[in-house]
Amino acid sequence: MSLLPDTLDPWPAPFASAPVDLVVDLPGSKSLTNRALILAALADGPSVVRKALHSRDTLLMAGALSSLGAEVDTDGDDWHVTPAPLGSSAPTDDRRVDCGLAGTVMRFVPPLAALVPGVTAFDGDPHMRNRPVGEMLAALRALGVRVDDGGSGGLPFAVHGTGSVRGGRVVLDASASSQFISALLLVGARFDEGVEVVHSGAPVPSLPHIEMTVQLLRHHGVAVDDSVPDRWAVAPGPITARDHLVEPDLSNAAPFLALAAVSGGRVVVRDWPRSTTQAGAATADILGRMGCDVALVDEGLAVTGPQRLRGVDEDMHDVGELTPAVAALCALAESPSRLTGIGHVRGHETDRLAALATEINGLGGHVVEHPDGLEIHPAPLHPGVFHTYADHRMAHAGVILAAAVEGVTVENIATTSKTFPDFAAYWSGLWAARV
Ligand SMILES: O=C(O)C1=C[C@@H](OP(=O)(O)O)[C@@H](O)[C@H](O)C1
Ligand SMILES: C=C(OP(=O)(O)O)C(=O)O
Repeated sequence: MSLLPDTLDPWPAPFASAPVDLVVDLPGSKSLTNRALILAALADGPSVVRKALHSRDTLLMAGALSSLGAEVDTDGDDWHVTPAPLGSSAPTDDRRVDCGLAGTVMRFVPPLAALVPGVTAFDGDPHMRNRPVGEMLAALRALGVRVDDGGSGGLPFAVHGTGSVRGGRVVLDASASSQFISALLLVGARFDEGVEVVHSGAPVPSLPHIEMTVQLLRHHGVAVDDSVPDRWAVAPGPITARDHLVEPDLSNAAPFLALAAVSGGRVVVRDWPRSTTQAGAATADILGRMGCDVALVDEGLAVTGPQRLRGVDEDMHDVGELTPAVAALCALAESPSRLTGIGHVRGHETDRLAALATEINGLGGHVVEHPDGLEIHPAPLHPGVFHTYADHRMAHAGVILAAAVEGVTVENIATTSKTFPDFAAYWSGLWAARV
């Protein structure tokens, strides 16, 4: 087995010929790091984001905030941030923000750019132009911000910052992404009237991520009223500078815990938080329902795989980002599964429902795609190439299948760098040599 990182494409991801027994340390959460950075850039003094995730999405966020005048020192694990000079800086019109494929950059940064005088142009990877943002741009306009998108409702667009934003009440449809709401809440305290965001439409996905936003705002002394469903109000005022200690990324824990599930082995993820707003925590419950033994132990979360995995019937609306890893596990289960409530993941890094159905079926699987989910039936899988569509979590699905089915290779494993530094080297170095 090659321990080469991602230099081979497709990558010969390791096959687990025997049960694994591992303890893993995982890098920090993307969602927590990027929220902490935004709040640090808006705060009333310098602060430190400890154990920050060092990955493409977080470096793009640091780059965006730097171009808006904040200072973000990304050397080492603890990132020191000096806030952006909101409202007071001399206008410049040549600022560019590269969103890459990071939803958090495309959605969280524009409201902040509105508070910095001058024009900020946003663009990203080719696929980023397909990801939804139009409702959020319309909401910004309703709050008093000028945004030019050439009528496209997406990237590329330009935000014309004047140094202040009126704010107030806005109604929007956030059924495509919870990030529309998080974006307005994260910055809303710095709007003249604060912000009151009302959702109107099909249910908002990924609610734990909005809870994460609210919790972090309160940590910074911001008053948030979330007492009424589908309505969030942020009072105007300062954002107090506070340091953060970033939790491990529990969504990125999914492939590691899945390794225990598919090999019948044991994996412990260190420093699993006892309480968290991360959606990835749900992996533990789902694995339990699939027949794994799951326990919080002194070191972290321990998962022991069963002889055979059971299929599950899961509403994944709150935890859509876990869909690829869970779908891969379902394709290896002995009974059928249904994953529902995830039409919105068609707007993620790729159309994840279409991509999963195509790739799992390409390996001999039996996946039926529905508008808002997947039906996955047991079927023997065979060797082949699993394509990732530049989606880090498709790569996670690929390595899970490769661990269970000898001869599966994963195309563009390097795409994992979106949220995990050197994933391939870590994944193979950790266990391939031992089984
Ligand atoms: O706010 C965040 O950090 C995220 C919110 C969710 O987005 P959607 O609501 O678009 O699913 C999630 O899937 C994404 O990985 C991260
Ligand atoms: C949907 C995801 O990312 P983003 O923050 O780019 O929306 C994800 O990481 O699964």
